[in-house]
Amino acid sequence: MEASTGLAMQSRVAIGVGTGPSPRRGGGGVICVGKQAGAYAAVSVRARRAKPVAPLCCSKPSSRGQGSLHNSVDEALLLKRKSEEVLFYLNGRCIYLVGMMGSGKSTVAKILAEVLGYSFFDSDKLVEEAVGMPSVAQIFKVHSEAFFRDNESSVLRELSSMRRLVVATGGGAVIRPANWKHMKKGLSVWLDVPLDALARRIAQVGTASRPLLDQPSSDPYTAAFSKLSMLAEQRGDAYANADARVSLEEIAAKQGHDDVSKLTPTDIAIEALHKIEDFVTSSRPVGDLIVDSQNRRTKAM
Ligand SMILES: Nc1ncnc2c1ncn2[C@@H]1O[C@H](COP(=O)(O)OP(=O)(O)O)[C@@H](O)[C@H]1O
Ligand SMILES: O=C(O)C1=C[C@@H](OP(=O)(O)O)[C@@H](O)[C@H](O)C1
Repeated sequence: MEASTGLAMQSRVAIGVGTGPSPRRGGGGVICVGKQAGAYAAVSVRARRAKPVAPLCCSKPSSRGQGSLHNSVDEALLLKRKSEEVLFYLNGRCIYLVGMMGSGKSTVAKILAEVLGYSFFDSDKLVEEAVGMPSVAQIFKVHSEAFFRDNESSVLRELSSMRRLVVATGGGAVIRPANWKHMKKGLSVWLDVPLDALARRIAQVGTASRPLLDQPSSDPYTAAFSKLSMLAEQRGDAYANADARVSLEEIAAKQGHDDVSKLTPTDIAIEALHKIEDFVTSSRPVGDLIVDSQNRRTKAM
């Protein structure tokens, strides 16, 4: 057994969902990630109900610069309406957001959790709490990437037994087939963002929290871009295993421009809900769908 695996087995994550109210209501509790008895570092992680996000408060000025309040209200209404429709089909299934570093998984996951009444989890944060270290960067440095990956897999396995969660996964979670086994218990959504936009975002916030990108360079954009390109190549089609793909280029094209930086997180969340709906409605037997739509009509009356 690799040393890192052994260490990973000694770590334990306790995720807040059992002792309190259900995750839907933002409760807390404990589940164990490490399967071995022994020197576990028990960590209690509260299920986070996502805080209300700006777009739903209609207070975020539109990046498109036209009728900003109106745009936000429209977006908020669209988001709400679509989430109600999707919620019906989800039936409590978890949503996993996958995508490269900086693709907006955490940002969009919080919006989806809020609007669906789900709990939000960030798998990187759960690993940090399980290991008892303040950052992924430190885990890589003190232990190793393999150690981090083992803990990431444990976290995903435990999350997969739960319901009504939106999980922002780490960008590399897609490389292990076992992680897909866990994520396939819910629905996975790939945020497909052009590398250039990713590098711009990451250069803006810095690379310190992302150890795979953190290399000394006078030009953070170029460093981030070249490393992201390499990772994208290595990961090949791994992201395409997701049940739904949200392409920022496609959303921008639908809006009549080619600048993905004009898209708000709410635009992306709305598209994610559409793609989830496409998936859940097309992957179910037609008979079920007919019964569903009859039920919905009855409920609406
Ligand atoms: N649609 C967007 N447009 C511009 N910047 C964004 C968008 N979504 C997220 N960001 C920014 O990009 C950075 C990475 O986002 P984050 O949600 O942390 O990505 P991930 O969880 O995939 O690593 C953050 O600084 C965030 O504010
Ligand atoms: O792509 C990757 O391999 C990684 C992505 C990071 O998560 P984010 O995608 O949230 O930055 C984090 O899990 C770790 O630094 C490794």
